[in-house]
Amino acid sequence: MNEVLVAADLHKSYGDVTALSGVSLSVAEGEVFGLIGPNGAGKTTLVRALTGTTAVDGGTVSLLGDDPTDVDRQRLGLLPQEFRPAGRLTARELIDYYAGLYDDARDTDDLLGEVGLADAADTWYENLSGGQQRRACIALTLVNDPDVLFLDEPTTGIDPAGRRDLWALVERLADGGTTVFLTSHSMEEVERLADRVGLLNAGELVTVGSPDELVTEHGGESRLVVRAEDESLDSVALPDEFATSVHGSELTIHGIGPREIGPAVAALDDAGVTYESLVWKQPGLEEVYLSLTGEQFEAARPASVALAGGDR
Ligand SMILES: Nc1ncnc2c1ncn2[C@@H]1O[C@H](COP(=O)(O)OP(=O)(O)OP(=O)(O)O)[C@@H](O)[C@H]1O
Repeated sequence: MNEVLVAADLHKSYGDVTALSGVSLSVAEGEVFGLIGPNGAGKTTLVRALTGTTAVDGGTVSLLGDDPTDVDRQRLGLLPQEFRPAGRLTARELIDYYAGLYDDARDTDDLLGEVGLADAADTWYENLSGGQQRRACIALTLVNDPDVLFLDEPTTGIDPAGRRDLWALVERLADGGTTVFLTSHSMEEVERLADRVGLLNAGELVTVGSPDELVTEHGGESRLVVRAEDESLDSVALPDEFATSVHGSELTIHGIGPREIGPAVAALDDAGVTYESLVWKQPGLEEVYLSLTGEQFEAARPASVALAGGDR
């Protein structure tokens, strides 16, 4: 495998704050690498270290075979988390301006179309909505058709439909051979886009693997959650093959794969359980994140499959 990016034992502190503590990773040509982790974990610092926009205290980075500060800028795209281009240029003027900085630049109208800004091309940047501004910034990072693209929280502020458009754009770029290093707080985004995911916590890369590998290793079990209408579930007896637990009006059947949903529902029927909802929950990256960071999300992950209500 051709490694485009290799980082070894990176250390970086800001005064007393340790932002990176011995981070090593590699990214192969054409790979999409997703970096997740809590606020303050060190993700932006890592992106800056990998792109040569901050000096590290220790460790080495090789980007396209060079020290990142020596890499031909024509080959790199970087979307920083905070990026404020000139407010009184239109989206088109901004792209034209950035295009002028490179020997070889992409067509402005093509870029405007790709990021969904064709209709707002002649609006001043400062008058674009937050999501449109982010789209314009993404267009600016693509202007030189980079071989390696760093995207630090690219879809923050972009509406759901726009996010999906941008995911499709990243997928097209990756299919075309662009290597992508992406940070995100959206587990859905990373699960969809990344070939491999790294979880950074308190400056340390806690785990790296494909989304499937991480979910298998750290995601826990799939389960069927049954919400009863009003009855007490404590006395419900299901066959021994089903491991259950009860909390109030909620009964959880543990370790249920998709093929076992039918038999489990039949067993509930046989036991005479009247339920208002059945939800099958499959572990995903969110569960991996929660189990490895010890954090809690405010709202539970939407159900993988919401099954029929149980008014019978
Ligand atoms: N320029 C700086 N000066 C001082 N401290 C900094 C600086 N940049 C980052 N830090 C600190 O380093 C730590 C890591 O910050 P960083 O921005 O890399 O985290 P992050 O994972 O990108 O966070 P977020 O998800 O909130 O964007 C934090 O404690 C932050 O306060």
